[in-house]
Amino acid sequence: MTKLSVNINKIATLRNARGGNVPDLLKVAADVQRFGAQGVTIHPRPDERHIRYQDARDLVHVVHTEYNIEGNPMDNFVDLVLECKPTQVTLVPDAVDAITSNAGWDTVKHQAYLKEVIAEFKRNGIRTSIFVDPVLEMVAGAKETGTDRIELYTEAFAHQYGLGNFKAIEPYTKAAELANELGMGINAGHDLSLDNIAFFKQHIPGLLEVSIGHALISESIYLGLENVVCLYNQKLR
Ligand SMILES: CC(=O)[C@@H](O)[C@H](O)COP(=O)(O)O
Ligand SMILES: NCC(=O)COP(=O)(O)O
Repeated sequence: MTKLSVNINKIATLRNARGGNVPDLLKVAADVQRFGAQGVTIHPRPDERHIRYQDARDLVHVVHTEYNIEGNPMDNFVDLVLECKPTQVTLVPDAVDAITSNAGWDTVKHQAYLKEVIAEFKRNGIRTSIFVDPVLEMVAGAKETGTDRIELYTEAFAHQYGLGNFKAIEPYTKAAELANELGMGINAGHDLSLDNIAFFKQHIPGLLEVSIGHALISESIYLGLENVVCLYNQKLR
């Protein structure tokens, strides 16, 4: 079975738009677990435009499933993760001002650096995953870093699948086969959705976890709107 970790960044984006505590991030984290999610993912960014560092600390007391913190391992991020001790840290090579994640690690060029930070997290009992493109050389390089898992960066697949190009799954299947052979666990994420997730899972042997945020929160709005509009109309009769 593949675990679903719900990325709640977008709930924080909405909350921050008004400066109060609506929607309540901690309540949403509790609710998604109550509804069956097997994990909660956050990706605090240096500008704290959605998840704040304090949110990461507060969530420690609410996430009783798998807690996954993603980010670029700059000094304050490393300190935050060591303080929160989540189930898993996912390292992502984001530029400080990136709108969203847009590339996996070059695991050859940054191998020594990744080895060092991964060792530090593992010493502290935190499972590690690193964000990679579905490129065999990068998967092989990931193995050398000592990481427990890789997270396949699925934006290219999701985009091509939406255009009807189902062959876009092929590099992902090959990357997964190599990761399995090398004994690394496989996670995946970015732009996965209700439209593409079943096809993706079917073609990825040993897929342990997907983290989904942007589409899942958007779909929750689409699928919930009718109910909420009806509830308002009832009150306005
Ligand atoms: C690593 C990854 O693909 C996701 O964490 C994604 O970057 C979500 O971050 P944003 O919500 O800031 O777009
Ligand atoms: N690791 C990917 C993630 O957490 C969510 O990405 P997205 O679904 O918001 O694109």
